[in-house]
Amino acid sequence: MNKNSKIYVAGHRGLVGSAIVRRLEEKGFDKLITRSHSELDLTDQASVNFFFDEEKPEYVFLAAAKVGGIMANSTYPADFIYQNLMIAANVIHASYHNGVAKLLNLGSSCIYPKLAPQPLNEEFLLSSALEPTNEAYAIAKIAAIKLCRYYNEQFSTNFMSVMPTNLYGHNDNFNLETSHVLPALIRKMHLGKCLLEGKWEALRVDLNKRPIEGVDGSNSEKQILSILAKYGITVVYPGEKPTFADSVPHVSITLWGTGTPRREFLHADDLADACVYIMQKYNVNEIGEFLNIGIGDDLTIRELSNMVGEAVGYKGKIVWDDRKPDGTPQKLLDITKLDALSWKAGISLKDGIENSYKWYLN
Ligand SMILES: NC(=O)C1=CN([C@@H]2O[C@H](COP(=O)(O)OP(=O)(O)OC[C@H]3O[C@@H](n4cnc5c(N)ncnc54)[C@H](OP(=O)(O)O)[C@@H]3O)[C@@H](O)[C@H]2O)C=CC1
Ligand SMILES: C[C@H]1O[C@H](OP(=O)(O)OP(=O)(O)OC[C@H]2O[C@@H](n3cnc4c(=O)[nH]c(N)nc43)[C@H](O)[C@@H]2O)[C@@H](O)[C@@H](O)C1=O
Repeated sequence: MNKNSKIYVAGHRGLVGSAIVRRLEEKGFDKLITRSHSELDLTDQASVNFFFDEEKPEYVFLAAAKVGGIMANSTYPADFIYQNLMIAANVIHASYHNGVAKLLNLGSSCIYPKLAPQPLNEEFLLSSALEPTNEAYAIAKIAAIKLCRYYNEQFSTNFMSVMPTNLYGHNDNFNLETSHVLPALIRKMHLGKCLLEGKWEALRVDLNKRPIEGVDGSNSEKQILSILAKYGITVVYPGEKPTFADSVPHVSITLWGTGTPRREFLHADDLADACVYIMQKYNVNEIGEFLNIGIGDDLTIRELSNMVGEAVGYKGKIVWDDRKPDGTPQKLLDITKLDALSWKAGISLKDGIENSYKWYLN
């Protein structure tokens, strides 16, 4: 891949795709091809074929997908399996049909069995049952890995697959119903902090930028508080029931599950650096069927909530709703193969959370 290569980044507006575009531009690759979802629906095969025939990209980063957290995955399984199967099948087949030199397919650590040994080695794929809350999504991701593998075997294509761990960073999804845990913690704690400190102006600015269920900064305090309560962000003012001894607002935010599952978090900018590095330096015969990309350690969701609370400055209460699913108990990736490629993550979780909160506020 050189500076004159035509490079298509599918999903360029998303958390991962936008980070890959930033990294490619930083490294001087300027013949980038991008299409938004509204410009090109990748589940539509005819449109995808027409686009590839027209643009003839030489390199493809496949970072477009229907993505969401544990609640979204368990609520809309048909959307997750159908849309991700179609995106993968259309883009991978069109890449083969148009002679794309190299494709990098983004999978996810959710492809591994629920109770596989930790850390998760690439060999553990399909070794036992998947995590039910995201089985649909995982099967679509596994199918994409196998599409790349069998096109490589039958047609000698060079289609590589990478399996990142949980990601976070700029352009993340902060929708409290469909997001992953880290952006949800940032948002819930930020809104809780505004309530605790009586900063209604800041709260209204937040809601104008990211309305919740149609409620934005122009709504009344009463309307805003009733929506926030629906998402487990509640406040009790002095004099209201239940009464508290001191005369300050009491804020609590509800988080899902027990807080005991462990997760590994990699900043999207690190992932993007790894993706561009691998695309530049390696081919599928050197990385095998797929490659884990992680940071090498994990923490409990409870510990994560403490870290985000520190970064945001949230001093209110946290309530755990164990009626909500925990999902996989742990999914720490084995990054032995990645280490052998001499790539290492550079952004610590502490620094990454701080810079993600700064981005969230700007
Ligand atoms: N976020 C995470 O924690 C992790 C993500 N990954 C993987 O990384 C990849 C990217 O995820 P992420 O960046 O987080 O997701 P995002 O939702 O942030 O970005 C996905 C992008 O794909 C686009 N897209 C979705 N459906 C279509 C479609 N039918 N046609 C065209 N474009 C479409 C979206 O556009 P629009 O929003 O307009 O629909 C969006 O720009 C995925 O393959 C995911 O599995 C892997 C591990 C962890
Ligand atoms: C990347 C990976 O991500 C997904 O799997 P996940 O890691 O289980 O997803 P998650 O980030 O949504 O949850 C992680 C943990 O956090 C807990 N949790 C607490 N409170 C909130 C909360 O407020 N929101 C969310 N989303 N989770 C919460 C939640 O209960 C769970 O125990 C796959 O769907 C799939 O997308 C995939 O590949």
